[in-house]
Amino acid sequence: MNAIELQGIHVALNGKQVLNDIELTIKQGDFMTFLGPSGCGKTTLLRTIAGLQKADAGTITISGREVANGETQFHMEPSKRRLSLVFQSYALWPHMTVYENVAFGLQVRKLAKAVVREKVEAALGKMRIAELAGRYPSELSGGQQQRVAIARAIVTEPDILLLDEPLSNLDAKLRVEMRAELKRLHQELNTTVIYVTHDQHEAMTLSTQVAIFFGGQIVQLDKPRELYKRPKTLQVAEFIGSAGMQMNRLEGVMRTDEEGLSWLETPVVLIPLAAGDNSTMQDGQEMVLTVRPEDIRLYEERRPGSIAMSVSAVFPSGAETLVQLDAAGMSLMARVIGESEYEPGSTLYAVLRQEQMNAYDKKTGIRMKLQYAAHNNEPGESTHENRLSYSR
Ligand SMILES: Nc1ncnc2c1ncn2[C@@H]1O[C@H](COP(=O)(O)OP(=O)(O)OP(=O)(O)O)[C@@H](O)[C@H]1O
Repeated sequence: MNAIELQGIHVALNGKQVLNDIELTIKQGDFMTFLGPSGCGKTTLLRTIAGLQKADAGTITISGREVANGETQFHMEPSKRRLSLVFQSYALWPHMTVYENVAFGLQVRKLAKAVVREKVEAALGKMRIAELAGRYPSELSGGQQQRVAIARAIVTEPDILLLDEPLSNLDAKLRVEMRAELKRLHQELNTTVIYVTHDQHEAMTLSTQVAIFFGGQIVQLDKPRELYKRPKTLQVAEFIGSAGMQMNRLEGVMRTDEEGLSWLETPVVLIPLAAGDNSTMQDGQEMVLTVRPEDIRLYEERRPGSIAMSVSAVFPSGAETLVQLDAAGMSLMARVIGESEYEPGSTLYAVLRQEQMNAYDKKTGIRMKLQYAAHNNEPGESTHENRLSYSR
């Protein structure tokens, strides 16, 4: 059974359309992340699922039960939806100890004292904070408070755990630590999680599925790896490519020669396309090619299909080195494993792995399906295939 189904969800706030026709299915056990820039509607959708916000149109089904229906104005109250919500601010009761904070949700359900104790101890154990039971929130660090907030959310054994930017108030070290904790917790509990963030790294490392939001709509729903490798639009590619996950962008034009062969032409490289394919593209069509730094191979000697580039800067960072290269006024960033001896000013030969590149129509930003004439530019491959791709 699906954990959550959203159909045709529309929400307007103060006359402004904030969510627009959201369709989404979340499977039981998924770690679903809502990712997108600030103000794109992630929190509003989370609040709508939780029942804190009414949908103007559409239906929400949780574990097979309809909990909201815009048409019939049905709106099940949040406490009956069998879900728990953890906010960015931990919202702990300051006058209660950790134990009392976590126990509160069970006590209002009038569970027997012994049962409450057993459940609270189990939740504190899962969050590895059993020894903090007697402390007050003011005596805890930010990370510890967040653990208490999550313990309070899981103690009621909800079907679904909703987390709204839960790590954003923590410092970088704690964030990494809590990220690992959340991953462990998800695997241990096998609860369905919906997680809101605008941090790409968090989304990539935690999720089984990611929904990318822009302007109140979901523009791509995918596994993290697919999202990283095949962004559907230039906007998604650029969003995923920001924040340290660099992505190279090459502007180009589609060309067809007298023999009917097609090419993508950029200032630094010509990429041959298989004849008969790419029929939707036209001669002169403006394209944007994207390639990740790790999909650029560097050699000290010319190779078939390589581009001669000069090293403009080298950024060592321990496990890897980023090498910035220039040719014909275009700059590319390549990533090499480990340390490198490359010197600024020297010439290197870059091979772009074509099968890992994406091409977008510059006007619409939509990804184009390309079939490359030379599919493999790996070193050591047949020069016959590679000879088609060359630097200018
Ligand atoms: N009560 C409200 N009245 C009017 N507009 C609102 C209200 N709450 C939110 N909005 C607007 O709705 C849009 C979506 O807000 P929402 O908080 O869902 O975005 P978000 O993607 O979660 O952003 P963030 O990452 O900054 O939290 C924003 O443009 C916001 O200004």
